[in-house]
Amino acid sequence: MEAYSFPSLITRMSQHKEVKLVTTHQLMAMKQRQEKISMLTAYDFSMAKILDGAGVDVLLVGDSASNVMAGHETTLPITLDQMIYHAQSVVRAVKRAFVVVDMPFGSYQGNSSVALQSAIRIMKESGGHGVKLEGGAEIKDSIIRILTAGIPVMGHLGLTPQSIYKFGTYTVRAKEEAEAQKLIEDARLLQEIGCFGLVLEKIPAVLAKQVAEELTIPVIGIGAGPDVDGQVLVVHDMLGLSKGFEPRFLRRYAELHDVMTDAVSRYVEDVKSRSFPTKEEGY
Ligand SMILES: Nc1nc(=O)c2c([nH]1)NC[C@@H]1CN(c3ccc(C(=O)N[C@@H](CCC(=O)O)C(=O)O)cc3)CN21
Ligand SMILES: CC(C)C(=O)C(=O)O
Repeated sequence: MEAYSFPSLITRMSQHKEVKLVTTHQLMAMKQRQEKISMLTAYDFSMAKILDGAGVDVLLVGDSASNVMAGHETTLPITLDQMIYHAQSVVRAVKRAFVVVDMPFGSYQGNSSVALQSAIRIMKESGGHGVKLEGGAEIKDSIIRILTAGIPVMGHLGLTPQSIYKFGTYTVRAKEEAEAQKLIEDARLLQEIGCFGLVLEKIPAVLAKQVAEELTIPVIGIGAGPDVDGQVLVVHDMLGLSKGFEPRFLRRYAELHDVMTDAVSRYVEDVKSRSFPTKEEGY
């Protein structure tokens, strides 16, 4: 037995079983053996515990927290401090999953020194395992600088919600040849500079397939068709908690909005009618 070791970086004891932690190396190996990667967003401790326990490979502390958690119209207003708070809560719950934290709008664009500072704050203060940034060639210097600090970086191309005011809509991206060509070149660049993975959002399935086949790093799709290395969804969407958001790429696995509305209405009724609590439910 060694006097000192770092076992928690590779495995962790969980309910008397040794659990192998998901790493960037493992994600790469999953692509090589054609095992699809499952990824969902998580923003809080209780939800992250359920997702990790159910076997989700990658948890994304998405800046969609701006919409889903804070109720903003876009992802632009969420701050670095708020992202770190969400990430801390998620990391505390995780026993196995790889935790990727979105770098929020304004924390990395146009200044690689600011980008590095922001990424270091995320890693140091949240305990997350890597960061995700939106964009290609435009943010090359920021990504390289972050990577030189030993921080794993995931790219994000296609529909990039932090640029919503540049595009004006959430329609499918890279349908035109020129935009598709730029996306392919950006994907190559992201792999070449050392990103460990790439998210492709709302682009034609044939284009996503082509990128996933060419790249050796895992490509995770959302609205990018079946021929990529894994899938990601916003957890509130797939659980049916975000009523009214119904893009074609979304599959709902539960209708928790209805389940919760029913439970809460019955509680309200019981309180009003004095049937809760009973004598037995008191002291
Ligand atoms: N709840 C939630 N789910 C998400 O997937 C998500 C967020 N929030 N916030 C940040 C980004 C924004 N994303 C989006 C937003 C809209 C569409 C979309 O398809 N919207 C319309 C169509 C818009 C159009 O064609 O003009 C739809 O069909 O609902 C897709 C992804 C993905 N992300
Ligand atoms: C939709 C996913 C990929 C995302 O970036 C987010 O949740 O912020």
